[in-house]
Amino acid sequence: MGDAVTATLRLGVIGAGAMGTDHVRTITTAVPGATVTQVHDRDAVRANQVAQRAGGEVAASAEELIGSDEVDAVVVAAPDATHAGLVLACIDAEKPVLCEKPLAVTAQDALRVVEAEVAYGRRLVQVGFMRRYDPGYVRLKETLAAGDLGDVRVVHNVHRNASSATSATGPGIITGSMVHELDTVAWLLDDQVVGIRVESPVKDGLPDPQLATLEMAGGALATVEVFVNARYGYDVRCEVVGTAGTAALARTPSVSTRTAGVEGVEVASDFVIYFADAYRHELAAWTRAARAGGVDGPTAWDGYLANLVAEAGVASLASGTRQAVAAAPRPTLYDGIR
Ligand SMILES: NC(=O)C1=CN([C@@H]2O[C@H](COP(=O)(O)OP(=O)(O)OC[C@H]3O[C@@H](n4cnc5c(N)ncnc54)[C@H](O)[C@@H]3O)[C@@H](O)[C@H]2O)C=CC1
Ligand SMILES: O=C1[C@@H](O)[C@H](O)[C@@H](O)[C@H](O)[C@H]1O
Repeated sequence: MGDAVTATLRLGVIGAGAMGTDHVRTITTAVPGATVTQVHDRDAVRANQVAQRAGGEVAASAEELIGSDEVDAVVVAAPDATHAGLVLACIDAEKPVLCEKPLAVTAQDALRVVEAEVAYGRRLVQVGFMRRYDPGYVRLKETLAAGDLGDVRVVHNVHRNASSATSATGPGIITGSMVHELDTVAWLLDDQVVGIRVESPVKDGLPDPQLATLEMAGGALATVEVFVNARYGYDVRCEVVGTAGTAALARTPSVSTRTAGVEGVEVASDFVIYFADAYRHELAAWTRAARAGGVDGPTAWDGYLANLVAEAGVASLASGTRQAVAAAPRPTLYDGIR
């Protein structure tokens, strides 16, 4: 694709489950300059439903979709284990790709993506760390950048889901859920995780909730509680503690009810509702950049770093010990991007 802004970006979407369906809905209803031309899912019925709703066609395979002349750029929303391979295929086809988090399941696979992009010589990959587009997190980062909190010492994070799939695993909670905070804390503080410890009070069965302590290169500490079967709803919190004050995400706008002698505020049921604005801003920014021939937002390098910390977290959960995190040298392709 050249530097000129293309009329309409023709998108191929791989994976038509919860996230793929929601992304297609967002693209077709709220993202200017993009249209979904092809959908692929291993489940042809789902692919067909989503393609029909978007006015696009079903692609028989991911390879066919990525190579199609009808597709300028690709959204990957298939399961985690497919991500690295699909992103490598997009780089091979020289097409921009927005890949849902995590970039890969292992740091080694994420590094393969980084190496392929570096060999190509230009960014094509954006990782779906959509919290960087959430108005609350953006405001929090602006508050830190303004310096009003003094030196940041601690970041507290809470990440709760109402329920997880029955197939959820201890490592999967780190690689699939905690990975958001592993990226967010590094992005907020413009710093890197150098050590991690993950524990769970549940020793028999699914280790849920989990509590992580992150050590940042700059000396700050972060806590992350992830609880994927918290039952009561979807809840994400973040408070930054500095030497001159604190700043925290405020509750999303809601309604407070008073009935039968009880005052209550509703809690979102899931991420699709809680982060709707973040997904919309993410898709819009990615589309804008791709139409202009570029890529914006979280890089493959960010994806690799998050995978690396997650991998150390998985080792910590298994061993009960603190794990050091040592990244490969950062390629110059990613210099100056935050
Ligand atoms: N950024 C965020 O907040 C969120 C990100 N995600 C990520 O999005 C991805 C999808 O998650 P969900 O939609 O929740 O899962 P899901 O299970 O609802 O949907 C996955 C879809 O992929 C299809 N699929 C499975 N293997 C495939 C293959 N080899 N090729 C093509 N399609 C295949 C399945 O048939 C299913 O329709 C995951 O990587 C997940 O980590 C999920 C939820 C929120
Ligand atoms: O990425 C997501 C899911 O894959 C994950 O399973 C959830 O725990 C997160 O809250 C959600 O944002």
